[in-house]
Amino acid sequence: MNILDKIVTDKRKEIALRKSLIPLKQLENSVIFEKSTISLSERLKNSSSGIIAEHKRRSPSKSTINQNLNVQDVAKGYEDAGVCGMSVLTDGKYFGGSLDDLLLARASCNLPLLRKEFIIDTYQILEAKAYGADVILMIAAILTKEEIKHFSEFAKSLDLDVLLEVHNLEELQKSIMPTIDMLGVNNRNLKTFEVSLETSKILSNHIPDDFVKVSESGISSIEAIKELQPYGYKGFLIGENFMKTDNPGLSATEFINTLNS
Ligand SMILES: O=P(O)(O)OC[C@@H](O)[C@@H](O)c1c[nH]c2ccccc12
Repeated sequence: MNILDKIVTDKRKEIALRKSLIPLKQLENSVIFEKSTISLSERLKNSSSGIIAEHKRRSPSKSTINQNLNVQDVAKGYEDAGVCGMSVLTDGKYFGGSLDDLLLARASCNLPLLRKEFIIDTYQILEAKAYGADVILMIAAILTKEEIKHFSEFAKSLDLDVLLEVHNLEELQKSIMPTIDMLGVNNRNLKTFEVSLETSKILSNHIPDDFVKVSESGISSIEAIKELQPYGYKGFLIGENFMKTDNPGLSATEFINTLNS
């Protein structure tokens, strides 16, 4: 079993447990559920830098990145830096995140928030909304075309933006549908952890122009962004490069200032 299969197997058990503890109605009745959402895709269209900065304590590929930060400070720091949006990992077992991280980020900033999760059930989309997310991630590698359609329609009915992540042409081809707002190309292969910016370059001309293109993972320099912009990318998802420092907000500020100068 590859790591992605393991994560999904664990996720199914986790969702069953969560459903038994917190009924759907309780999610729908949460205070935040009624809050209007902020569109990340609209922000990216109008931004020159396009940075989406991530909160990630650890990952299966890197183990510990940073366990000493609090998510509120990180969220405020990213907002001050002028990022377009923040991604919050909510998987506990493999990434050390939680839905509480999402809630705390929501309480600390007004950025569009992406729930970074392995979504395989509509219940998780309701959770995203109830804990303050504006955007959900969907990973094509773990979903059928029918699921992508059903989940993205459901997300749109809740006014959430959808970022659909692909890693190859086959995944991309089953994901082109009008309920997807942003197409993300993950430069990291989630099965082998290999990282290459070439993945974004190769797939870019297969993505129709009406989707906002986002390049994800392994971006650690201004040069990487300048290299990807000519391929039509408007969004750049950066985690480790900021999170490995003592002050991710400050790192993001310096990064964006250099990018814009
Ligand atoms: O830390 P990086 O290499 O900058 O990557 C960030 C983000 O792209 C990565 O965390 C990610 C992209 N897609 C995912 C899906 C699940 C978990 C994590 C991810």
